[in-house]
Amino acid sequence: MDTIIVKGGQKLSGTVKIEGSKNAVLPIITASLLASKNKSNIKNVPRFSDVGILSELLSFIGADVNLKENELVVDATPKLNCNAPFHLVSQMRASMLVMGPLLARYGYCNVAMPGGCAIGSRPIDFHIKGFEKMGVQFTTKDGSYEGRIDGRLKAANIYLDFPSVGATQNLMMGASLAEGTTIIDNVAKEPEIVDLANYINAMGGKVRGAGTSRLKIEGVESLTGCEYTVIPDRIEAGTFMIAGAITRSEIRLENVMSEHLTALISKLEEVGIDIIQDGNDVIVKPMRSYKPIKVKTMPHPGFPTDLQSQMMALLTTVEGTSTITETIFENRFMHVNEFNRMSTDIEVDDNRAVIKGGTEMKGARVRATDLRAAASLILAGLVSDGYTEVTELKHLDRGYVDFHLKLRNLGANIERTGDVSDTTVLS
Ligand SMILES: CC(=O)N[C@H]1[C@@H](OP(=O)(O)OP(=O)(O)OC[C@H]2O[C@@H](n3ccc(=O)[nH]c3=O)[C@H](O)[C@@H]2O)O[C@H](CO)[C@@H](O)[C@@H]1O
Ligand SMILES: C=C(OP(=O)(O)O)C(=O)O
Repeated sequence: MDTIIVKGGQKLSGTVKIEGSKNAVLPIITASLLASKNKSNIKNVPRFSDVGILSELLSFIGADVNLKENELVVDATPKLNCNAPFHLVSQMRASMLVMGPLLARYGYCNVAMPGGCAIGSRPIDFHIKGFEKMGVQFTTKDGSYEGRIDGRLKAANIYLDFPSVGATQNLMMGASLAEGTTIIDNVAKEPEIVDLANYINAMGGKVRGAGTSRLKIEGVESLTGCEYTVIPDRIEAGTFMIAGAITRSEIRLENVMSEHLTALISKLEEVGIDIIQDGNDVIVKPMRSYKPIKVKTMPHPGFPTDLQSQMMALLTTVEGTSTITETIFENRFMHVNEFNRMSTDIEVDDNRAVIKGGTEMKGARVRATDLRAAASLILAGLVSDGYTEVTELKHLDRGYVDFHLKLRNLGANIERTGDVSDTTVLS
């Protein structure tokens, strides 16, 4: 079993380069299925395991997919089979985003139910209701959603009960080839929504209003594959900002769009860390003695749930009482038990965690409970006494490339066992 072992106590310095965004590239890859003419050439593609699984799904569906270094070429012009089976969909939620493109191009899809996962039940009722408004009839059979419509999807006025990122993306993709103009209200405003809209527009689509609460999508007859560069990963950037902050170290991050991270930057400043913009780079500069704060996760531009556990790692090192309220997912505090194995003092009451910080953390054997928890436990290990061993690294690999190597380049005392290219023994 792969394990990351960290010996705490090392300061960091130097520069780390941020990858392309996982949450932008996944919908963009599925949107490449919309192109009935030409290949799509997607650049700045991070080599996360999720990208590999989604590429496998697209191949299964009948597209020609070729990933070389950080460039993914998708040819979706051959006839697609419209089936997304459980063994692929169950490995990652974003894979059910093939629903919109398949319904839009073929009026049919058979997509396995993604099911719940560790952080919450994560239903897809908003996606289904939206497509039903566009004329699709669904049946559920053998654990799959089978959707059908005669002819093209029909434009509709849709309201989302919650600004769901995935529902906004799925419906936006469907509407881009629908008959007429679709309005979707209370949509998600995340930067990854804007990136998807830009990509669809680069293919010849007519999506307006991305980044606001209302999308207006004029359906076009067909879309054409094009070249597109994915935005940098704001969550990886945020994770490394917190790596600098937690170790009280000045580090530089390359390839960051700090305008995507205003909530985190504001909260880091409140704690006592300056984030300085330098072109496309940012410098993380711990300034003062740190202060405890209150954090509440919210849809963008609020504080992102995907940085909640990393922020918790930082706040365990800040003397005084901090609180974190999680409002997006109903079960996203599983990392608390793992942190507490490292002698932190965190109590959870419903969706609120109370962190009594500043006590000495001790290295321990801990289990990554989800993707961001994996990164957070490693961050905590950087400042704990002795050795921290983090297992279940399949979660980490979904959304970070060479996380331990990037930290080691910054000076961390860290290794990954089970990795043949990395046999250093910590001393
Ligand atoms: C691949 C990707 O981009 N994943 C991100 C995406 O996930 P994802 O798109 O799954 O997240 P959503 O925004 O859809 O989910 C937010 C909340 O809405 C609920 N909901 C959602 C859809 C639905 O039909 N019904 C429903 O009740 C979910 O259970 C959850 O409680 O946004 C999340 C919230 O920022 C991030 O944490 C994930 O990293
Ligand atoms: C929850 C996340 O991703 P996903 O929606 O792919 O599970 C995440 O990136 O932290």
